[in-house]
Amino acid sequence: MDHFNYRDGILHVEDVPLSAIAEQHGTPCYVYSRATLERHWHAFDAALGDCPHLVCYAVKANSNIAILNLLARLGSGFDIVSVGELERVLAAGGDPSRVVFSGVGKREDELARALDTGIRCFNVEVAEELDRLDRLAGERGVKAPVSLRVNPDVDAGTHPYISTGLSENKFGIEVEEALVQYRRAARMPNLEVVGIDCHIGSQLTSSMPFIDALDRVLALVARLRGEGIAIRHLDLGGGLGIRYRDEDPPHPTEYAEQLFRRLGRHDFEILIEPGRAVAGNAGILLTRLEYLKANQTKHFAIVDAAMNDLLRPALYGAWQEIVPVAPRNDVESHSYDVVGPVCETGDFLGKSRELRLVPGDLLAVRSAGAYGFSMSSNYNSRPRPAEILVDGSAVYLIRERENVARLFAGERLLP
Ligand SMILES: Cc1ncc(COP(=O)(O)O)c(C=O)c1O
Ligand SMILES: N[C@@H](CCCC[NH3+])C(=O)O
Repeated sequence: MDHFNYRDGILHVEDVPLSAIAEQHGTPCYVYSRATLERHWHAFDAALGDCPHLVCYAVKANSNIAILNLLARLGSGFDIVSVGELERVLAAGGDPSRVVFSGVGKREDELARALDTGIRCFNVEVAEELDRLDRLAGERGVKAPVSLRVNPDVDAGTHPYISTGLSENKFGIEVEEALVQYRRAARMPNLEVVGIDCHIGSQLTSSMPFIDALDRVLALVARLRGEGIAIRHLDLGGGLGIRYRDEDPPHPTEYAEQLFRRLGRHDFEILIEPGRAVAGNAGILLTRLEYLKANQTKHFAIVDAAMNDLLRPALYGAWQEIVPVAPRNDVESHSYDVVGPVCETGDFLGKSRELRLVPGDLLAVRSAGAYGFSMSSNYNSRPRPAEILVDGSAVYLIRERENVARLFAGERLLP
């Protein structure tokens, strides 16, 4: 069931018309559906069924603490990539023993804080990270749980900026080198090898690359186990895509079935790290049309949201659907470039969109729940927008729109 529907000619999120949200909270703002978020998380949890597993939501996709808290209440684990994300998870009531820590550049203070909170696993991506962790764990008299993130060199078939599993990408450790590093890790006194990890990219729309990567990881696991190195959990990363336009990615159930078919009888605990597939289609960016403008070649719809609020179109040329909150028939339709107020030619939310518009109209940019607010910035000294969560007919302000004066709060004049 879709929780983003037209009723009486107005786009609703669950039981709330977006026009009411704009009236109460202003625009631009992000609006999320609790029911959709929870349904998406449950889809992954259910897909892994009876097999021991942990769904570690990738915090980077949407890190609002109200959202992390809802997922924590469902029993979610979390995939983090910085101490900032760790603090968010803790502030949201997440359980550190369900946290895995990914990333190629973990600083010493970040590793230390994660060790002190007792996270579930460090997904190590650089050989020297093992030495740092071993030393820090030794200083604390604890053992650091580690898995190595393997770079299986498979083509995820996604946008080059979000592919992570090719040897030309900075992520993970190549298979042969991983074997060497696992041997080293197994000998370090303050490390405990607990698993293996792999994440090949984001917005994957077919299962094949996941299966190819799994094959390579399993071949490595067999060699490691042959040497007596225990691999108890398999972390398959995130990356399952969503429908933005006409993509047809596998449902979590189908994805899991294919993985299990390949795994056969096994004794692993399975970890997965979905981000986009949980949050992406659970949110929209709500924006108001300020001006219409036309020249010899183009019609522009200038809205109050911009690339600082939603970067994906500018950064990846990503296509996200833009729909009117209250569709109208009383004006001519034009093919509009929907653009924001930021001083960059790349500041667009959509190009060549056939729309009927009058200034003041509200538009919703769909599929904006993941990598929307979390990638937003203050470029052009624009305050970041409010975030709102709808639960049935209840509307919660889960992050206030930023106050302009606070944008330069930490800055200092010279004496
Ligand atoms: C290590 C890791 N895990 C999980 C994710 C989440 O990916 P996605 O949002 O595509 O599910 C990412 C981002 O690509 C990642 O880098
Ligand atoms: N930010 C990207 C995905 C990157 C995934 C993180 N490794 C996007 O919006 O598509």
